[in-house]
Formats: sequence, structure tokens, C-alpha cells
Amino acid sequence: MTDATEQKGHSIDMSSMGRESRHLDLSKEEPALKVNNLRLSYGEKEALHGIDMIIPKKRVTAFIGPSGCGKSTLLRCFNRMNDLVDTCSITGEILLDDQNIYEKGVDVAELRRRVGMVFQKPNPFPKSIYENVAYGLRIQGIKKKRQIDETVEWALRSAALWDEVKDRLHESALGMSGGQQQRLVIARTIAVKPEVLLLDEPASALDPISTLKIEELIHELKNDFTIAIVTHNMQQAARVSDYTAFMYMGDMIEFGDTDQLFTNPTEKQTEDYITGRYG
Ligand SMILES: Nc1ncnc2c1ncn2[C@@H]1O[C@H](COP(=O)(O)OP(=O)(O)OP(=O)(O)O)[C@@H](O)[C@H]1O
Repeated sequence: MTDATEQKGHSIDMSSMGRESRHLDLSKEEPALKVNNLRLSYGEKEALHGIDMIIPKKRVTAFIGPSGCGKSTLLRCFNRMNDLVDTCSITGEILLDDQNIYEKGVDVAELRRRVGMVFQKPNPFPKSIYENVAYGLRIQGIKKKRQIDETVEWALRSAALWDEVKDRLHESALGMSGGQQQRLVIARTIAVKPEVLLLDEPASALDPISTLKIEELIHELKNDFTIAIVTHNMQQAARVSDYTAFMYMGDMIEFGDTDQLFTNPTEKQTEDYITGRYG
């Protein structure tokens, strides 16, 4: 994969991306998540300065921007992962089905089932391939073996992994390659049928072939799920996403149709970034 340094000085050539050329209209999208004036501080330091946006349903939204601009912080807000950081305070709201996920009394475990998350480094449990995927179902109290078998197969097929693992379902997940482990983690996440899938640099620890598989997988998964992805790789954002959000120092500078953002950005800061003038 091309890394950020190789991209410097070049704008993204969208014609080589193999994308269906279509222009999307954010104002016509149905939101899966609605973010209203979201501010987040770590201690005294504000890291997100009032973000307003939607995450459109059954689309792929990519977050790009220089290191430290707040991409991962924002992504983690969508399923309250920042709750785990003691110094973190948040104002504003994020609506999921018109309910503010930061309201008192929200069941955070259920929120995280509905808004699942995959991290940069594959983190399978030290259990069998089957048990990794069955895990969330067992937590939900599902006991029927047939139902679990069917869902495990469905999730592994959806994660484009079934053919590779169907004969070794009861072997340890830790014996898989990094790329297979990441697809397993995606299978584990989708097994509980989330509405939104958050991917925080899901391919940055993987080799180019595994990266390609993850990108193809993202393309398939958006038929069933809403996807938000943080990536350092602008080429990847251009390849996989319908919408792109460019962030800079805790602000959302520009958000819109990926083709448009990469070929004809509205903001000078976006243009400077995508043409490698900083970042
Ligand atoms: N747990 C934390 N405690 C304190 N500050 C944090 C914490 N996590 C992130 N920050 C700060 O918040 C800001 C945004 O960080 P964040 O990781 O969200 O950026 P990012 O755009 O995802 O960066 P990168 O591309 O390097 O992953 C940075 O200044 C970072 O140092």
C-alpha cells in the first residue's frame, strides 16, 4: 500500500480507482447517526471543537486528516469508547434512531452491540475460530446450537473467510494470519448484527493482499451495514468510501461526496492536504 509519504505532492487520481462514477447528495441521505455540536476534551485540552455531521445509512464514510486531528477520537465517540478514558469529557449529542447515546440511562453494552468497532491491530480472543464468532451470541444469551452454527457460518461468509476456515473452525484463532485474524474480528463484530460498523485503520497493520481483501470486504458489507472508517491512507479512503470527512486540529473542515472532495474540494485546507502540502 502507498503510505502517506509516498502520496506527498500528488493529488488522488480518481479515474484509476475503479469506482462507479456517481455523485451522491448528503442532504438526501438517511442518517444512521447524527452528530450535533460535539465537543470533547481530554482534561483541559479540547480535541473536538464542535462537530456537526451525519453518518449516512448503508454508506461508507471515511475520516482523513493529519495525525492527531481527532479522527479516532470522533470515531470512538460513536459507541462511547471514550467513556473508558477518565479525563475525557463530552458535550453535545450523537443521535442513534433519534436517541442521544450520551443520555443518562443508555445501555452502553447494547449501544456497542448496535455500533460495533474493529481496531487497527487484529484482536481475536485466544479461543477457537468458531468460539470467537459465537462469543457475542453467547453473551446475548443465545443457547440453541443450530442458531449459533448458522450465524457463525453467515458471519464468516459475510467476512469472506468461510472457505478458508470451514475445515478448521475448532482450531485456535491465534494460528491464523494477521489478515485472516482481522476478517475474523470483523465476523465476530457483525455476528451480533450491528447497525453501524466502526473501523479504525483496519488494514494499516496488514500486507497489501490482506489490505485488498479488507477493502473488497468493506465494499460487500455496505449492502447490509453503515460503515465509518478512519484511515491514514488517502488512496484507501478514495477507493472504499462514498463520503469523506477531512478533519484538521479537531475541526471538521469539509465533508461530502468522496469523488468531489478528492477532485474538487471546496476548502483550501482540504486541497492542501490531499495534494500533500501538509500532513
Ligand atoms: N486518551 C487520550 N488522552 C489524552 N489525549 C488524547 C487521548 N487520545 C487522544 N488524545 C489527543 O487528542 C488529539 C486527537 O487524537 P486522535 O488519536 O483522535 O487523532 P487521530 O487523528 O486519530 O490521530 P492518528 O491519525 O495519529 O491516529 C491528539 O492531540 C491526541 O494527543
